[in-house]
Amino acid sequence: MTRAVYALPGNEALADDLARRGGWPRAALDVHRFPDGESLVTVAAPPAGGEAVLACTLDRPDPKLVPLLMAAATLRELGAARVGLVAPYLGYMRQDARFHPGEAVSSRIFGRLLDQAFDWLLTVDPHLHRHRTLAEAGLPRGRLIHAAPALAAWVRANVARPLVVGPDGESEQWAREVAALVDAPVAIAGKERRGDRDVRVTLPAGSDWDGRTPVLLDDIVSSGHTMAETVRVLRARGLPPPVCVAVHGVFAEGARELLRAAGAARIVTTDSIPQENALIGLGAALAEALAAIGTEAGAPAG
Ligand SMILES: O=P(O)(O)OC[C@H]1O[C@@H](O)[C@H](O)[C@@H]1O
Repeated sequence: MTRAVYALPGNEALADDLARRGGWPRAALDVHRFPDGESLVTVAAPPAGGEAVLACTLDRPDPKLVPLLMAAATLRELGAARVGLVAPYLGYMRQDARFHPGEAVSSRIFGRLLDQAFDWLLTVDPHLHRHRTLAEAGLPRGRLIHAAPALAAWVRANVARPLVVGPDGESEQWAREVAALVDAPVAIAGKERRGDRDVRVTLPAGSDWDGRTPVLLDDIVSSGHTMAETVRVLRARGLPPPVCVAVHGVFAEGARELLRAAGAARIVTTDSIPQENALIGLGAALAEALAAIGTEAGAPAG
């Protein structure tokens, strides 16, 4: 099926990279903001009867969602037989339960919205905790790739004798996978979250930590408090300044400063969200997964 790649604003590098690696043409998409805050989306015609691929990572998703849905609907009206979304970071996945009476289960609502608009979605390590699959998060046609091989390659090339530390139980899946790939010991801390910016972290006892550099491994850095608190307890235990590695660098305001003040030696993430710490490229893995979607469309993988 003929395919063209479109970028929502801010996602041009991702779209260029995917198009170049896959040999697919790039196509124009413009979002004009009116003085009243509404947007007007204009797209180049999609390949007739072909597939339009939209690139739009979904951190800070609220202002991105309306132009994204407008673009998908317009491409369909103009003749695209299929419209897919590459969103390396998928926001809203952490609110995956009604933790307090009356709260929205944002993950499912957001997932269903995207599922209605797109024939498929490709993302990287979404925060699937209580939902174990993308289907449970409302995205039965969602597909995902894992960043662990790319994270492990970075750790192997940059940290001698690492000790991989997961700051909480949720991070265990990523921490154990990376530790196995780099052949390092792993420690999983315990975390109690008391508020958006208030977490307590406790370390397990460790016997094989001597002479090792802690590499904190988590899926998301948002406020930075989970990682910062873990950095603090590791330093208090007498370990060298830790290297902080995450799949998704969301970085709410002040998060980097918090990590540096706590004693982090380095902060490194993948490029699922374009920002200054995005040193680990996922382009090759995403392009490979995208090429596979072209050959077996419709089959869920998440
Ligand atoms: O502590 P901040 O950075 O705000 O939030 C990130 C943490 O919150 C969890 O859901 C993530 O898996 C990560 O451990």
